[in-house]
Amino acid sequence: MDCRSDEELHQLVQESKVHTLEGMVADYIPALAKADLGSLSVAMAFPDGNCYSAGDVDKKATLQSISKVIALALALLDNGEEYVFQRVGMEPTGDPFNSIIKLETTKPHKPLNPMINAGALAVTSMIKGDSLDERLGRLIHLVELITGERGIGYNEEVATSELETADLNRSLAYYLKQYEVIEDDVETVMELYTKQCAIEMSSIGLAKIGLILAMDGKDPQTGETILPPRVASICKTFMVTCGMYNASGEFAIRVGVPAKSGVSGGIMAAVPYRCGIGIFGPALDERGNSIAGWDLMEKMSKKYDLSMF
Ligand SMILES: NC(=O)CC[C@H](N)C(=O)O
Repeated sequence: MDCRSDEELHQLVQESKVHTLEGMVADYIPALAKADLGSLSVAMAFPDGNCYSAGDVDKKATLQSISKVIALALALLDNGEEYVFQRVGMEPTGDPFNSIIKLETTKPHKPLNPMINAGALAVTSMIKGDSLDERLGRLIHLVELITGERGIGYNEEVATSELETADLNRSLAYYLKQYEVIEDDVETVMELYTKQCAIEMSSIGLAKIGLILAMDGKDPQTGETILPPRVASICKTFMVTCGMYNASGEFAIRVGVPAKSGVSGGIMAAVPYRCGIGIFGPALDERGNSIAGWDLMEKMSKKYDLSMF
């Protein structure tokens, strides 16, 4: 049985909320440290147009790593599969999302997948446009098409805070430039990437992204193809194998749906042909996933029998 009311989700949020106390907000991006540790929200969007939600759903938060999925979709549309996968691999790493180690030990020196920071920086550098503003504008426009929301923007404070402190990501980008995986100017890539990560929305927006991916790129309300099915399929596959960082295997066993997390505490999940799920809960576990969000996903998976495995 699918969820049929906000009240059902409210119950689950109340149960999972206790776990926020066991987590920590991300503070390596100083502006993210201001997030409310105890906050938790969830939304479920269904193909019939129903959307149920609970918790602090009006609060917006930044996408962070969830943006990597949309950037990948746009890079695939702009350049085609062959070009993208010549420069970025398809394998999980088992390492933290910002690790540099496999860049050196893997030959050729290309990032193992587009969901780790190294791979995402390479993918962002492939987004086409004549200026940084045009490239960011194209990405935001795609986010608007997918969520069906107008007026999507990015949080300038979070973007600037990350740009000023992102020396680890900067070093990944320079490493990739050395090996010609990135052709762009590194500072341009950094600026585009940090703005991309700072795109803001509510958990309802996240659920709508999940729904479009769940429906193979088609808007179930209008019948419009927003992403080609192949692009949606590649995105969902990476979400299963690498979407929850180095906890993706455990998440597949415990929850069993394609999902992508971000250090703002977001989780965006696509349950094939059933629904999209969006969660924001900024308290993170040691691997960088929303601690209460993960618990909530486990509870929802059991209650609504969501696992695809
Ligand atoms: N895991 C994440 O959400 C990482 C995104 C963040 N902007 C970073 O690059 O560090």
